[in-house]
Amino acid sequence: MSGAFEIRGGKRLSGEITPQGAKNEALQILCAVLLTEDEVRINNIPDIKDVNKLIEILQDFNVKVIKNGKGDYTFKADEVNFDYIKSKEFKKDGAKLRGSVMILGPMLARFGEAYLPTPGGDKIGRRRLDTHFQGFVELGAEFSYDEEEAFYSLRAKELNGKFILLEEASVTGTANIVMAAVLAKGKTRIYNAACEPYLQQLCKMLNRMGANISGIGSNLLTIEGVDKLHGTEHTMLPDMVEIGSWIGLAAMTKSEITIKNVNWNQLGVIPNTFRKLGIELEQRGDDIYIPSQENYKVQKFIDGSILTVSDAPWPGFTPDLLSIILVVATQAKGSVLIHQKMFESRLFFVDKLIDMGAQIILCDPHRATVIGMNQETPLRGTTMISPDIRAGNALLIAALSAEGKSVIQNIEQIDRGYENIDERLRAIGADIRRI
Ligand SMILES: CC(=O)N[C@H]1[C@@H](OP(=O)(O)OP(=O)(O)OC[C@H]2O[C@@H](n3ccc(=O)[nH]c3=O)[C@H](O)[C@@H]2O)O[C@H](CO)[C@@H](O)[C@@H]1O
Ligand SMILES: C=C(OP(=O)(O)O)C(=O)O
Repeated sequence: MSGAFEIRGGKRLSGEITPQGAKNEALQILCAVLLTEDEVRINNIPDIKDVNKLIEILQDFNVKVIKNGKGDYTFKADEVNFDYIKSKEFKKDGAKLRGSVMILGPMLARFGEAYLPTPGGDKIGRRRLDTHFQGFVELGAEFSYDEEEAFYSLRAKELNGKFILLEEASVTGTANIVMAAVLAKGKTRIYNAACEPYLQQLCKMLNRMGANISGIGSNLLTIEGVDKLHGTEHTMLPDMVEIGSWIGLAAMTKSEITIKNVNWNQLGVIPNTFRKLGIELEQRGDDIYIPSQENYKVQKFIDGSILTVSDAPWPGFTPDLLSIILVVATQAKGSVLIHQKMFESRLFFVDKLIDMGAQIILCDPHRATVIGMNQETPLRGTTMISPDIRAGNALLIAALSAEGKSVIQNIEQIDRGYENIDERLRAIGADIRRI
């Protein structure tokens, strides 16, 4: 696959678009197949780089993988090659994506040992793993870190349930600790647990495999350990970050778009956050219909002060959609303060939007004020480099709305999380090609 997109912007798009299966759910669910020697069949797996890399890693662990059809796979981890976890290859491959971190919990629970190179993922600021290891240590594991090799090790003769108060509601951290605790002895309670839909999906799947987890959807999970888990089937939710991105795309390009099968009940505050920017959207059955809008006007707070959109752990607004909100705000009527609280390097891509003519003041690494142009002056096409997965998609949306030609380089970052994005955008009328 080549490394850039060429886009001719300024066209209205129209039609239907179906979101892919959720990337971040897939990364959790795929790691969970390591918890049983039985078959686990998973549907709606997105065909994206990060997920395919994790499937390859599972194969390297000698997990049997059968592709039944598009997005439909069966996994069987009955003869796991545990030695691979200490190999040079795993040190290299495990470091390529963030999701590999969730191999730790299942391995520790099933084999009493686990190792991990510092995982990859977006370079969006510091991404510490302390919460993960705090949880494992509280369950009885010994932890060490080889600074020179940036390699984490865990060992446990047995894991014992406990009350664990997490210092932060880490998404992958909670998933990891849950996957260790399901096979621990006795009762574990995890307080300040992350509770986003993908984690709920993981817990529900584990329960279908024979685990005993209650409190799903809340920030207090109670897990009664069991001796063994068995096989199951699971279907991934649609990707909420993609859904939010298509809402933003429709608004920026004044397009009439229907987003199909969005699982509305799991979208939390996402639809209303876009509505606060003045974007009209309608729930139609389980679809979202966005009419073509000539402009959209940002709401103010009740006291008349400027709207702030900030991220927070679920059920707050996901940090993964703030780049999209920011780009959409550039063409709104009114001003918005974007406050990215979790990550410190996720807003730097605004310099590219400023090059395109957007009115943005980067106040500090966490905050940017956007003064919307009310669709009166379009952005100008330019050449840019995608710095991270979500900023990459935000720039793509900017380019689709902009006048003239844009080139986005380093699109591996976009392919990491969005399936066949160019083809799907062409299907609704976008002028985009891979070069
Ligand atoms: C593979 C995967 O699923 N990646 C997602 C996962 O990453 P990941 O699980 O790595 O992110 P965490 O939830 O651990 O935390 C993200 C960042 O927010 C900070 N933090 C977290 C919780 C909190 O209450 N306060 C706080 O400041 C952390 O220190 C960290 O810097 O969740 C992130 C937060 O939704 C998303 O951006 C990532 O797309
Ligand atoms: C930050 C993200 O991904 P990762 O955690 O895989 O780097 C993301 O999905 O927005």
